[in-house]
Amino acid sequence: MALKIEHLSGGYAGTTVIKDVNLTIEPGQALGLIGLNGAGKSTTIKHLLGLIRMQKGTISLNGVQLMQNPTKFKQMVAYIPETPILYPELTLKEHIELVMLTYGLDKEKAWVRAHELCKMFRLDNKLDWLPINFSKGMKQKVMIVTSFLADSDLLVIDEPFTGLDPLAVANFIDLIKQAVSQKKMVLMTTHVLAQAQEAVQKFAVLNNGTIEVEGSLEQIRKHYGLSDSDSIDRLYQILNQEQLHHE
Ligand SMILES: Nc1ncnc2c1ncn2[C@@H]1O[C@H](COP(=O)(O)OP(=O)(O)OP(=O)(O)O)[C@@H](O)[C@H]1O
Repeated sequence: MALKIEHLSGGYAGTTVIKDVNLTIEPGQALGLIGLNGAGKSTTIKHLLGLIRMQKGTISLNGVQLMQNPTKFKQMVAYIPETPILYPELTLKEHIELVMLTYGLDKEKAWVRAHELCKMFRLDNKLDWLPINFSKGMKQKVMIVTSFLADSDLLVIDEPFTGLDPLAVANFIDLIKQAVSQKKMVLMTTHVLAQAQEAVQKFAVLNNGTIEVEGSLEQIRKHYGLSDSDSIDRLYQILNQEQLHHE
């Protein structure tokens, strides 16, 4: 039982962006994938979701290989994209019902959870609203509510904190922690390391398409020679210098 990305190479027609990426997430573990803009974080996620074709390697979740059984694999995954993807003609209530149908959830139990989640994000009186009426942050909250409702084994989250108010960020972090305590797996990409650290035990630094180092934020600090008084965001300056040196 784990997510295993092994020797993954891939990218877009004719170009290799990701090179020999290896990552494992055990049940009850959240991994933060970090790196400069363009390092390949979203590309890794696109591979994980089966949206683009890998060039080499394997991805398996709980023993199910993505390439061999994509339907079964995807049933175990929920995804929160950086930019919310909602159906313009469906209300919040209908989005919730769609998730129940897609993931084969028990409607009665799922509605109890859905109300809980909607209340947490102050959406409980907006069940009949259409996406056009929601602000950017509200749309993001709808994605969070529907993804956590799915109760999947693996939660993939791209830049979770964009556009959320501090209250919603705190609730989101609590939900991730709760999922981890329930032995779920979480993969999140983020630039907001201080906040991510509250929910994530392990980070992996993606640099130029390869994993440069993996470990706790402390171990990553050490790897890049950061002192205790350095802000963790200095990591990005170091990665940038490395990249300039590389080019
Ligand atoms: N659809 C695409 N077609 C071709 N190249 C792409 C495409 N999307 C991304 N790339 C390239 O792949 C590389 C990695 O991009 P990716 O979006 O994975 O980076 P990222 O780490 O997620 O960056 P950010 O922090 O900005 O979201 C970049 O060089 C980018 O130009």
